[in-house]
Amino acid sequence: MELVWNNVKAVLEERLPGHSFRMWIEPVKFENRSGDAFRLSCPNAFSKKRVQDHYGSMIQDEIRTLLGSDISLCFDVRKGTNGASRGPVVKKGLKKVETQLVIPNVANPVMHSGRMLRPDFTLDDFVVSGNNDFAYSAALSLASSTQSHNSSLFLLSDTGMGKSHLTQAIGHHINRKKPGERVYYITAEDFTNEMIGSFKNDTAGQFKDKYRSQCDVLLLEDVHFLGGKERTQIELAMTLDYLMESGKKIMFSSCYLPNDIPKMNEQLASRFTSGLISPIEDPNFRTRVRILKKKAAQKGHRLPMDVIEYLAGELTDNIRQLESGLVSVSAKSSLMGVPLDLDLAESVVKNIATKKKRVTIDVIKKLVCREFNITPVDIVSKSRKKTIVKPRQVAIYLSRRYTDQPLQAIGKNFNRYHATVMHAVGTIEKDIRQEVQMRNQIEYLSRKIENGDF
Ligand SMILES: Nc1ncnc2c1ncn2[C@@H]1O[C@H](COP(=O)(O)OP(=O)(O)OP(=O)(O)O)[C@@H](O)[C@H]1O
Repeated sequence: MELVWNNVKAVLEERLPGHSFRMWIEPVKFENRSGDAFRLSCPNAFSKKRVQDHYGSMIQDEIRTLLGSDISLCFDVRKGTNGASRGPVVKKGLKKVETQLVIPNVANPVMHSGRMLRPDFTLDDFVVSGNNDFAYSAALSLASSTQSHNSSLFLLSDTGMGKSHLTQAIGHHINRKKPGERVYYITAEDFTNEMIGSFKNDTAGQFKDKYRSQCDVLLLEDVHFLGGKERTQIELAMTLDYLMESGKKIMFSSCYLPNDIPKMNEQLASRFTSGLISPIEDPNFRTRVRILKKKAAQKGHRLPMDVIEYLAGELTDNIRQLESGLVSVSAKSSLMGVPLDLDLAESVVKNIATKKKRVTIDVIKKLVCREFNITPVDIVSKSRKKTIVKPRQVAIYLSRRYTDQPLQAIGKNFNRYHATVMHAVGTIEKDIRQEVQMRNQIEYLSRKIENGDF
């Protein structure tokens, strides 16, 4: 049954925005199945509620599809995890300023300041090819550099292309080669939460000191998150000045070039670009084949070459999608006791490709307009009429749930600030919990999106 859960996770990873998956679904573990009860556990009560309310029906549907029978889904709070998971830390981070963040489902993680480095995100496990060899060399050269200036690197790529893998691999590499160096691995969201928390708790001095004087290598991910966060931008710019002036090493990652991040102040953007900027491009077919072979070998999956080549030919969106295909074919083959062949791979690919490819904010807008009988002009207008506001909030909520777009991009699409997007998402989440009608409407629309029926 654990395989079922792994397979469901692979599907959700494909379907949910990366940050939502990592924050909420990744820490969930399979516990047991007894009768029709399928039991999962979350690291604490907060994440249990969130996963149950927000993703429960999606998880249930996937398990039902895989098993071909109805189940009743139960969530528990895992014993002994003590709430130290990523999910709730983001919300409760205001109080937990100096705590270590833990990725709960990773075996033998290495302790660091900030987040844990995933043990499988190493240089050995990173396939170097034409699409990323410049980024790889630049990262390695930064890691080994003894230069006292210009020691920063900005990794740029679409989602799922290996930024986190390469960044964390550099963290491992430095830890192994230079154990004395203090490596901080965090996301821009962590930095923001920690800063806000420190101001609230009167520990701003400690916070500043920690990043300015106690860090030798700063690995800062997802810097596009900082768009619109003026106070954090100013603080980070000052921190970077301290680090750069004292020749510390800094790696940034983002899906956007600094100057393309909405509401990013010029001072910070110029610090991001003061060193090397290195894109990671789409991998070509041969590289996708190499990655699949490597991942299959690591996970102990035996895939025939024609299946590998078929997956590599079809799953071209990003490497995360490729991995999802690999996990799905292996899980389906062993669960259903069928050979791991091209027929099986075709059924898996059909599922992944239709679910992912065509869902864009535009598609969601059109679907919502049609279902609520409003016009595409209404949905982006300034109108405060309830008959317009609700569908707009629904469309924003669905865009957040089904696309990888950041808040700013969603806001732009609806002529709104990202704070309005957050408000809309929160409102609909609350409505789903409290109103049967809204729950049904969202389920209906979600099903349409998931089935490509729009
Ligand atoms: N060159 C590579 N070799 C092996 N695995 C890779 C490579 N590039 C990416 N992957 C794998 O693809 C998956 C997604 O990579 P990663 O999380 O690093 O993407 P990302 O660019 O940081 O995405 P996001 O912007 O959504 O955070 C990971 O499991 C990673 O191991």
